[in-house]
Amino acid sequence: MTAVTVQVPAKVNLQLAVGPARDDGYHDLVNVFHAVSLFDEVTVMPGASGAHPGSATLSIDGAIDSHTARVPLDPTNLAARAASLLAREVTSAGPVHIHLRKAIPVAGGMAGGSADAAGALVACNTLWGGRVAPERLAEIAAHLGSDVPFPLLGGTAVGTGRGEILTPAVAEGLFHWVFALSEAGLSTATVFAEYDRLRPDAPVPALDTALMTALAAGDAPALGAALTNDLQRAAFALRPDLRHTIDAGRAAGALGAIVSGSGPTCAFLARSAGHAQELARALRALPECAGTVTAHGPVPGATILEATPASI
Ligand SMILES: C[C@@](CO)(OP(=O)(O)O)[C@H](O)COP(=O)(O)OP(=O)(O)OC[C@H]1O[C@@H](n2ccc(N)nc2=O)[C@H](O)[C@@H]1O
Ligand SMILES: Nc1ncnc2c1ncn2[C@@H]1O[C@H](COP(=O)(O)OP(=O)(O)O)[C@@H](O)[C@H]1O
Repeated sequence: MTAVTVQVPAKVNLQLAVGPARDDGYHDLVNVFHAVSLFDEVTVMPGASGAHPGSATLSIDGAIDSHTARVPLDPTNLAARAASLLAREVTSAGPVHIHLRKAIPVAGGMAGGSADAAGALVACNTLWGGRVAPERLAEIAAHLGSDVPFPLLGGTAVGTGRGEILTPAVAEGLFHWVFALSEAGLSTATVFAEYDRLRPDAPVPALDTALMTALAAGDAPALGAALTNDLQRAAFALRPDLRHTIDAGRAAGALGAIVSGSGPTCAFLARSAGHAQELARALRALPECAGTVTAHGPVPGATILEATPASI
């Protein structure tokens, strides 16, 4: 096998309930993840011979622009860290080259880096003989970041703990989304710190049963009404223009409007694929909107697209 390509989805958080800061600096969450049809592709292939097993060189698809310039092409890249962590458990591991094809906004609250890490775990495991079980891959994913286990699974799932303990959720049908993108990113740690400042008295997070009922029934208007994000106020405090984006999407007829995770991407639930296109047009006219993406969810998690044999 010379190259393995894995497709990995972005996420939006349908409910993000955030408890008080824990002693380890993280926050307990009730985090309803929903995978949407906006995908990065991660390709891994054997790297330079003689390099350390699990060490990675990186490249990124297309020209470097303001978006991709923020992706580190060095060992701090989450995909490279994933390869290195997995290699410790696989005797047949070697050095790799990782090529990223990014569609998920960088530092946008849609877990693109986490998706790439999940993709690299699946791709490297396949390249190295597929010996690590899915349960162990999920444990390694949780070491890499709170959001990394979810893109392995995909669909819709409830995350507890710091978001890494996943329980699949029942969701009927497809939901149609528009995402309004921002030129600048937001740091997840900064948004959580702002949340602590605004909510020193945060309650223990609890799952919203109305949201779960709407999901199970495929009821988009009820789901739209039930979307909540405890980090939204903190994101608004750091980026006041996002409040305008959310209000404009609601005024344009979105069933629900929410900052995605720690932001700054804003997510809007539409009635149909056609309605999503209409909403996207209205949002693109906003001065603070750097572009829109339409997508549907739920979609599957990390999926192998191609595994090329060594010689044909
Ligand atoms: C907020 C969420 C919602 O899904 O994602 P984004 O919107 O950023 O994509 C996640 O909780 C982000 O998960 P992830 O990006 O993997 O975060 P990690 O690497 O684990 O942690 C980065 C930093 O975020 C804060 N953090 C993260 C998760 C958590 N439960 N409590 C926290 O306080 C901590 O300050 C931590 O140092
Ligand atoms: N493969 C990757 N893709 C994107 N960003 C990455 C990656 N690896 C590391 N990073 C770093 O992680 C930060 C957060 O990235 P990302 O996962 O896109 O955002 P978010 O946590 O808001 O969902 C980026 O600013 C970047 O410096």
